[in-house]
Amino acid sequence: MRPPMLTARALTKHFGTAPALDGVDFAVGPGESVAVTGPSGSGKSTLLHCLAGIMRPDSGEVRLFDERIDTLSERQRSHLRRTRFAFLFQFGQLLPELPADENVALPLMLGGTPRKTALEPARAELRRLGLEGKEGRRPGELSGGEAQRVALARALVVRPAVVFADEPTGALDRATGDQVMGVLLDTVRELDAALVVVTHDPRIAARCTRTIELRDGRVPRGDGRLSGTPRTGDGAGSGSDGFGDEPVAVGLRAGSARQDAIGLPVRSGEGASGSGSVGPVSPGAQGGSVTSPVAFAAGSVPAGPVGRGSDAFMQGPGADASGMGRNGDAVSGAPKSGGAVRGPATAGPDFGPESVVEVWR
Ligand SMILES: Nc1ncnc2c1ncn2[C@@H]1O[C@H](COP(=O)(O)OP(=O)(O)OP(=O)(O)O)[C@@H](O)[C@H]1O
Repeated sequence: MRPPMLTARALTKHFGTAPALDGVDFAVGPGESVAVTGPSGSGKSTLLHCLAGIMRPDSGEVRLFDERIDTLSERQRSHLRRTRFAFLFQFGQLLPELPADENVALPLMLGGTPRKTALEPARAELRRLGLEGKEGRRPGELSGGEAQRVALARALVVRPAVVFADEPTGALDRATGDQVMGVLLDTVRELDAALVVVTHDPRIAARCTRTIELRDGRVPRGDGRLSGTPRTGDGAGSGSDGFGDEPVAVGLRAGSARQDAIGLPVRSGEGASGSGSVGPVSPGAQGGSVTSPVAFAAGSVPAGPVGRGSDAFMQGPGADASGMGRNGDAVSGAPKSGGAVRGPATAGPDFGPESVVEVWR
């Protein structure tokens, strides 16, 4: 039996008096894909945030392999998210001002890889996902399916241990969604990574190795332990060894889309509904600097009010204050195709040098 990669034990999280998570255990192993389902408000997002190191649980623990991650500092968790985790949302994760290859290379550049070096694996990943020839296109010049494959390439380029996906095909037509999901499942297996996918689509759940249903922060059966149902779909097989009978919980959703997607730090105001402003990004400037799209800004934790779906993740800076704005992110700047990408100087106290990134061409 292979040891699980990501585990959680007895997670609880309260917002006020009501428990959003009420004693949740979780385990997901290499090559395994777990669908997390459940009604609105059942705790899926909260669980995701705790598993992904975005939010600290009130009690319980989360481990990646043997390492306890819920007790890491904000900066350590940010680094972890950027290097070991990947996030895929329904939409809103690509930076509209950057071409596809730079969007994909971004996590590597944020990790310190020079742009030219980072573009090589980024372009290779795009080719692998059937996007050869589209490297120079910006998100607005791509179809929905293509854009989602770019987002997938960006998620995978860091070779993550765990991919968190929140309704990753929710904005796509059925055929395109099936294709994207197939690529996602295949890649997770190839990488021997783990996939946690929140979905309301039973077809997607059926393709995962197992499905978890949350209700009121718990799994209906069992004393707060989430039990997975092994599947025989696409995701079955490679990851099912050793986990079929174990309690499993999974969560998901993504908080503040883009900064989470590339593992930027989030403030400790977990779950705050965020009141920051999202300023419009003035389009058109060439060769100037981008003062940070949210992705670089790293605002407070996503999320908000639970119950909000992936539609909270907006397409672009300033797209809709109801999305990014509630994360407390300030967005300003100008698109470019050259120049600097610079993070904000306004980050909270937990932001150090890694929240300020400059990528010079
Ligand atoms: N920041 C917050 N402040 C107050 N309550 C919160 C906050 N975040 C979550 N909650 C509450 O915690 C519970 C679980 O929310 P969560 O977002 O995890 O559910 P969900 O299953 O993801 O819902 P949905 O499918 O609608 O997105 C809900 O009752 C929600 O109202």
